[in-house]
Amino acid sequence: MLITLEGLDGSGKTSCVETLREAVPEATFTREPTDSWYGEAVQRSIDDDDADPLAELFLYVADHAAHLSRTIEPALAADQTVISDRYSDSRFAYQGATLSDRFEDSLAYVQRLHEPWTRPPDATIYLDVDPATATERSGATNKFETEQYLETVRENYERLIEAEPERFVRVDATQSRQAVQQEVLEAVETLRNE
Ligand SMILES: Nc1ncnc2c1ncn2[C@@H]1O[C@H](COP(=O)(O)OP(=O)(O)OP(=O)(O)O)[C@@H](O)[C@H]1O
Ligand SMILES: Cc1cn([C@H]2C[C@H](O)[C@@H](COP(=O)(O)O)O2)c(=O)[nH]c1=O
Repeated sequence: MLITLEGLDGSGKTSCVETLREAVPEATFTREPTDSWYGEAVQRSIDDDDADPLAELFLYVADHAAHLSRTIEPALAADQTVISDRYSDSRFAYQGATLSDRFEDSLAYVQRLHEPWTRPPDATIYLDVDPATATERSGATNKFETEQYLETVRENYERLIEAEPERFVRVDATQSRQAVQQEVLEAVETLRNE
């Protein structure tokens, strides 16, 4: 089973992964961008305020392709539970926002780019937080972490949830750390027992 964690920067995904690692040590934990050289290329682009948004999308997509073949597919073939901190929905939401002036429906464009070869998540836990809280928590350290941009990213996440409500588990990430982590843990346990 492939479970992904999604949400705005600072929504608390990394903190939840730490709790999940302790509670479900047998799972395979992974993330996007990955720590491969493809992921390093992505990180260079994130750190470049002048990066071309379309070129940046393809770097993320290259990283996702390698992530699938090297980590996700082998772990799923071995019947492991895979938990990924960010995955394809991050691309749909974030690059759907950065490319909004390049395509009529940029979110749909990014989805179509993945469709023929990706492995969609079985379930996605969405840590729902408002952009103001997200930027405050994340410390606005990269170009994506501005309130205005995250507003569009959030709208894109909402569109994804509306299209596939059965895949998403929404968690109110403005709650205390402990409450958020408990809810995420319970959601993962429920999903694994289904
Ligand atoms: N529920 C919470 N209440 C208050 N602060 C929180 C909460 N969850 C996380 N934080 C704090 O917000 C900051 C960002 O959290 P974290 O790194 O877990 O988020 P993230 O979603 O992984 O962020 P990013 O996408 O930017 O990596 C950290 O300082 C963390 O301690
Ligand atoms: C996978 C992915 C990520 N991003 C953005 C979102 C964040 O601002 C950064 C790095 O992620 P982190 O979890 O905060 O370390 O990259 C993106 O725009 N598109 C993606 O596909």
